Amino acid sequence: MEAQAPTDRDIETAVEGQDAREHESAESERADSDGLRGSLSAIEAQSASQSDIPRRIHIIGTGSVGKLVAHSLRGIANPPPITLMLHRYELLQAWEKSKKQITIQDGEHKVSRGGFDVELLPEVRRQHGVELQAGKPDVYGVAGERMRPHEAAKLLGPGEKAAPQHQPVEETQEQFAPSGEGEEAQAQQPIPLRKAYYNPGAGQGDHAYSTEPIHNLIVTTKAAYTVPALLRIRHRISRSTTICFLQNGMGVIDDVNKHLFSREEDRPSYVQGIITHGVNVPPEVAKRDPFFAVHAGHGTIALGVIPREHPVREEIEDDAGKREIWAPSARYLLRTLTRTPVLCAVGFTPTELLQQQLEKVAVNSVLNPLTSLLDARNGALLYNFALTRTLRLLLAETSLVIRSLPELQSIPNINTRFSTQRLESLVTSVADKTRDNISSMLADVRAGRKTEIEYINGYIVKRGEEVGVSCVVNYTIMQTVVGKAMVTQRDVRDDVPMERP
Ligand SMILES: CC(C)(CO)[C@@H](O)C(=O)[O-]
Repeated sequence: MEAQAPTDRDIETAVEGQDAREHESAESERADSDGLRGSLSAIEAQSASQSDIPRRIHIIGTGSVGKLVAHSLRGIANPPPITLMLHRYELLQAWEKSKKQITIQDGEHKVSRGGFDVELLPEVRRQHGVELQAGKPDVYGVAGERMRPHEAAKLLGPGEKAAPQHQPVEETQEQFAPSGEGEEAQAQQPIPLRKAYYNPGAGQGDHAYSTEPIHNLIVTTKAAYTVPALLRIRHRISRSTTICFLQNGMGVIDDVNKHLFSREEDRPSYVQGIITHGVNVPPEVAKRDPFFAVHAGHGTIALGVIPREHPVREEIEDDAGKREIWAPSARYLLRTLTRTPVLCAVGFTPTELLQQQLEKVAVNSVLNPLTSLLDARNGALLYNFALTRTLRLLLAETSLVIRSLPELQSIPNINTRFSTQRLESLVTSVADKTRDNISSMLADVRAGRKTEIEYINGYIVKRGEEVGVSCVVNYTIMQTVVGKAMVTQRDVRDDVPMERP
């Protein structure tokens, strides 16, 4: 299934020919499909080649999954143009200094691929739920001794629904006016700027900021960082954009809707993915080459388009009745991911995908927190009766919540598929297959990063509240992991880095 390793010459040729091919292939596909599309049935139209949409795919999150997806997409025939969205200036610097390639190691083989574009995300400052406008002081600076930070936040910003901080720079930008001048004087003296974004980090890598609209976006950040990451590019996302989420946990789309797209009719389309590939970055290599990852376990990606109430294009009606057509960008993303052999991506109906997500959340709700709290590999949960008792208590609660969910009530076999016994056998089988792995949550805890616990056990607790099941075991486990993460965060912060002799 692995793509052939290209030579250096292949890579150079790929980069040179990228723009020309992008244009040519779009033109020829357009000619082919325009003629055909009219004669297709509804179901054929969903999967037919689509050419009237931009092919560029943006990837936000350059962790191990982001690198694997970007690398795999550049390995297919007629690859789409890919933009890596870097969240830190240091990462941009590292990219500029590097060979501008992503390297994936699979067994003994290392394959490097180039031809990527990069962008630096504009910085968005968010304090106490308020997005701070560029040039505005900080909540803590204003609060001082006489005011509490959340009171200062009210003075400084319009609150949760703040306008995007990084307005596209047109002709003028107040922040660049010499200090000491009043607003009027500034308005009379426009200061021309090139098409970039002003950001408080001023000047650093600003050539890498972009204002271009984003049509196809793949999000591979950790669940907990999704809203802050998307806030930085909110102004480039529209109704015709499709966002594909490839993350652990559930409930992220609810958060994105709440914080970024509260009006249904303004929302982009969403594709939800469940990824089972094992990818990691050995800590000793992470600093030396941030664009390297090891594809340790070959898995799959299950994908499903989330139905929307306001379809991007008109619904169609045929012999089989009325049905929604996916947004062109959703169809394009799905087609592109599923034609990438290394990813083994397959499309599912929303109902099937939901059930697969719930199974994964149930498995993760045991493996992730227990391995984090025990600081042990996944296999440690096997053949240990004390831990089996704990996991049974957790799963009994989770099973009850899932079986009570209103969206599953019309689906047959739910009680068997999500029984405590079946969930336990899933957990045991995953723990066995991945017995030598360090779970993603344990890796986060050890590194002093925020964990995804609120989107795993936290999701079960939240859904439990909705259906009247009080999830005390999940809640306790969640709070203990949050506490454990805080303890290690403090240790990491206070750590004095020392070179080993
Ligand atoms: C299944 C799993 C726990 C295996 O390590 C994985 O989903 C993870 O690490 O989060």
